[in-house]
Amino acid sequence: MSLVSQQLSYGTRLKNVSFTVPEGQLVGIIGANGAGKTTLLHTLTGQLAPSAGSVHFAGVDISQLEPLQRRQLFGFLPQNPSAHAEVSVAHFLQSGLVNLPLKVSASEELARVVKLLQLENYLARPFTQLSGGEQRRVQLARALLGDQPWLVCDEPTASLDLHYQLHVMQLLKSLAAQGKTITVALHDLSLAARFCDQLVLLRHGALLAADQPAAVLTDANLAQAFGIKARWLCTEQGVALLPSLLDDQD
Ligand SMILES: Nc1ncnc2c1ncn2[C@@H]1O[C@H](COP(=O)(O)OP(=O)(O)OP(=O)(O)O)[C@@H](O)[C@H]1O
Repeated sequence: MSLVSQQLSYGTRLKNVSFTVPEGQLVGIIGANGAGKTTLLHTLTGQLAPSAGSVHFAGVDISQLEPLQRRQLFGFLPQNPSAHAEVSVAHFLQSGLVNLPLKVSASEELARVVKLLQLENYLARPFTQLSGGEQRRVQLARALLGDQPWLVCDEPTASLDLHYQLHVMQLLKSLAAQGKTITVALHDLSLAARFCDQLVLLRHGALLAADQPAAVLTDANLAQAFGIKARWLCTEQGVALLPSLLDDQD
């Protein structure tokens, strides 16, 4: 099984983006603001109809799937989910179970995602009264309901503190190791370098590079895509990037 994007375009916002993701990989979509990360995730998943090209998951053309079939193929965490009414976290999660064929009972599935995102103490609280980071964890838990083979997340670590940034990235990495294919838009290049198997780097809607992190985060690509230079910290825990603006003298 693999995710294959061939010559994928969406108007002028995405231009001939092609890459392949083997099953069970955590793939980071990176690029500057406006580079096309969200557009790519929406086009990959069939939420935007491409103006050219195609996307295949496990050999199936995404454009041929009915909405219900797509729902059963992937979980999706949007960048800016719409505001929710004053429902409890438990109710909000339960509403995410609609149209999902479950391998276990609904209550077991809810308990699984609650445990994964450590939400046990939030279930009775109104969703809208949670902090931004708490809401993000609940939204990710909802995207994980159904345990579909493909998970698509638009900036899952946005609003999260350092503890939960690492918790979420480790969780995504472990889910990928269990066989889930995961595509995730990220701004934090240190997290992307440390946790992702592959990176897809976009610039002005076009593909600049798609490869393992060390091959993508080169000096030339960082300068071209982000207007930055970087020094690298390499430790036993992994790598981290110390960025500075191109014209800084440090
Ligand atoms: N609904 C829209 N109509 C027209 N242009 C849009 C629309 N949404 C986004 N764009 C434009 O498409 C381009 C890509 O936007 P996109 O949201 O995919 O970028 P992104 O890489 O996800 O950015 P960010 O890091 O800021 O979230 C941008 O130039 C943006 O202004």
